[in-house]
Amino acid sequence: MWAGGPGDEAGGMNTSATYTDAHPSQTPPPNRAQDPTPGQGSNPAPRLAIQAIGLRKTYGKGDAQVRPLDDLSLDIEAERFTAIMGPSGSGKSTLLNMLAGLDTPDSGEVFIGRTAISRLNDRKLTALRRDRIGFVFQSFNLVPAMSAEENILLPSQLSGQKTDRRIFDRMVDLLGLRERLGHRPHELSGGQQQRVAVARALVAQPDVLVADEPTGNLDSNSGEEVLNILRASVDELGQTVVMVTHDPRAAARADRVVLLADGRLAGELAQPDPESVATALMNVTAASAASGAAPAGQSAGSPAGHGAAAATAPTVGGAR
Ligand SMILES: Nc1ncnc2c1ncn2[C@@H]1O[C@H](COP(=O)(O)OP(=O)(O)OP(=O)(O)O)[C@@H](O)[C@H]1O
Repeated sequence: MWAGGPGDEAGGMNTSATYTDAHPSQTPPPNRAQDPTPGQGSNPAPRLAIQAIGLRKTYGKGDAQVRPLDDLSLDIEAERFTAIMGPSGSGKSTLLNMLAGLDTPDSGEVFIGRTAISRLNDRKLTALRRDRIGFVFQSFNLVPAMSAEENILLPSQLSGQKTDRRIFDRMVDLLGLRERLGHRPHELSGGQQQRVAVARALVAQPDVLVADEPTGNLDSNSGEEVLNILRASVDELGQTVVMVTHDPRAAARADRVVLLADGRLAGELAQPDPESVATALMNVTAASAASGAAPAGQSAGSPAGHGAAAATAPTVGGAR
């Protein structure tokens, strides 16, 4: 478990706007950890790392208009591994970017912990991303001229913060990078490069690690290694992970799979396994196609299909 714990608002940034500053039309996130459901005192509801409320996003105009997010609300529980799946163009990356403060919705709100990100100016939003979100991308995004160790330490050096050497050592060992620290990216396999990228994200002890197709450029063994590490970061470190993936086997490593279709929630699976995820994805994709929504560019003016996708939403609770 990280010192202070993920999403620890008590020790959080002094740059944060809190929900008390939020737009009055937005519902403030419940502090579930401190507000257990009556009668369930010994088993409180999970703490939320991120809460997205009524997100809408539109790109383009007229016939070229697409709406990748259409009144989408989603809770991301702390210290859990959440996978986001859906047909191509369903809004997965757009949603992940919103959850991580990389992009802003046209309307709606994202709370990271209790910080309403729409209330942050650019400087504070940059600080929030730097201090509280870890990023892992399909393309690794390592600096070619730097060693693995230098890449891992780069974000803290850029922000002028000192890296806790014990955490660095723990990450290096957890990710099996001890023998590779002096290697530059081109001297590492794809899997090793992605492990360096994961180490770089985890060393900063983010509240949330967001990963967009982290195994998309890897062979199945290397992908498995990276998924093992993401899983271990949740189970052993109490990390919160949100991952977008196309791969049902990757999604099945999560605690929960959320399915999107046409910019809306189309269902979710708890305790997923590869078969249940693949079936759910197939159903959602078929329902979306049957609704007439073009997967990679639905006209924002056409509401057709949302009901159909939702009506065929897979049920919660697959067997693992
Ligand atoms: N910056 C942008 N400008 C215009 N359209 C965009 C932009 N970003 C995303 N879109 C469109 O929004 C829709 C959703 O895109 P998004 O990348 O979120 O989908 P996705 O589910 O991640 O897709 P994929 O699985 O193919 O990566 C698509 O139709 C896409 O073309």
